Amino acid sequence: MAETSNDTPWTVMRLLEWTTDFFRKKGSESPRLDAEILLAHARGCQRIELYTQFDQVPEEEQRVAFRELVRRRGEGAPVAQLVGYKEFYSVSLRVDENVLVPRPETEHLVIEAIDQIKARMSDRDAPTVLDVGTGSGAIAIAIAKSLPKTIVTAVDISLAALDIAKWNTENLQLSERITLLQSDLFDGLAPDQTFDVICSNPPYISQSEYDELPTTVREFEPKGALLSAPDGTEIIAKLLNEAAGRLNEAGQLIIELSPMIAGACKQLAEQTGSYSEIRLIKDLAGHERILTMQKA
Ligand SMILES: C[S@@+](CC[C@H](N)C(=O)[O-])C[C@H]1O[C@@H](n2cnc3c(N)ncnc32)[C@H](O)[C@@H]1O
Repeated sequence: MAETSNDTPWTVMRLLEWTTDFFRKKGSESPRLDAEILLAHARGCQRIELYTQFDQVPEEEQRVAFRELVRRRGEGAPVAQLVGYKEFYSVSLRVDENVLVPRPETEHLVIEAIDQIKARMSDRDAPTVLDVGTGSGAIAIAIAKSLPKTIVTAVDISLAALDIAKWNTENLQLSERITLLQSDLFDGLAPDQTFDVICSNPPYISQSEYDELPTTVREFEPKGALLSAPDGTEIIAKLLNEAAGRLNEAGQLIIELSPMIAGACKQLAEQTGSYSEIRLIKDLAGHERILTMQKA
């Protein structure tokens, strides 16, 4: 997109082709998609609309904005942070540098939670759900939106993350059904508060895995959302030990984890002696991604 090139106009098509190539060389896993999302953002249109605009030449103001976005993406900034939102489970969530960008893998956890609530709790007036480490509010919001009878509590240790979760719950008119609370795991809850379902996508990256993460994750997403040092299992172990005391009878615990530690975490769950029906569930790529169990 250098301004020194020949007289060929910088149409939408040409901008997309140049930028896709640039992002590919920079190591993006989705160079064309990144280019389209950023150009649509700079033009203030939907991505799909670009397909009817290939021959148009964006105004100078739009090209300046696009160039800046491309520069920052080239330095590793996640696309979701650059445009300020991420689609997750059919909702658009605000994100910034204080929250993990919600991942497609986490939609599996949401699906599992919804399935379990529908299958086991259809007789309840208002099933109670706790989301531990809510970040942007992704899991809490997806469940509350899909199951209007649920009453959801969402906690996070990070106040900055809770600010984003608050914005998202208000924006989606869910603040009356989702209570947000700063808490180190369960410490901030009332001593006698228990739930039918506890969900969590906790930090589970080991120190060695963290050191190998791509720049776009390591330098731009919050370390406290990713790292559980040294082994990746530490926070999950604590969660497993404490969650049983926070579950109602036959309550369900559903945890997202890395396939690298799936076996170890299943063993930890078994060792607590507090759970039955301990199962690992694979994601679409065939990786063990979700650990689920019932309070014994
Ligand atoms: C992997 S992110 C998940 C965010 C969001 N639930 C999602 O799936 O997109 C983990 C979150 O847990 C929070 N967290 C880390 N340690 C915690 C703790 N001890 N207690 C509560 N939350 C914690 C982080 O601040 C971060 O928001």
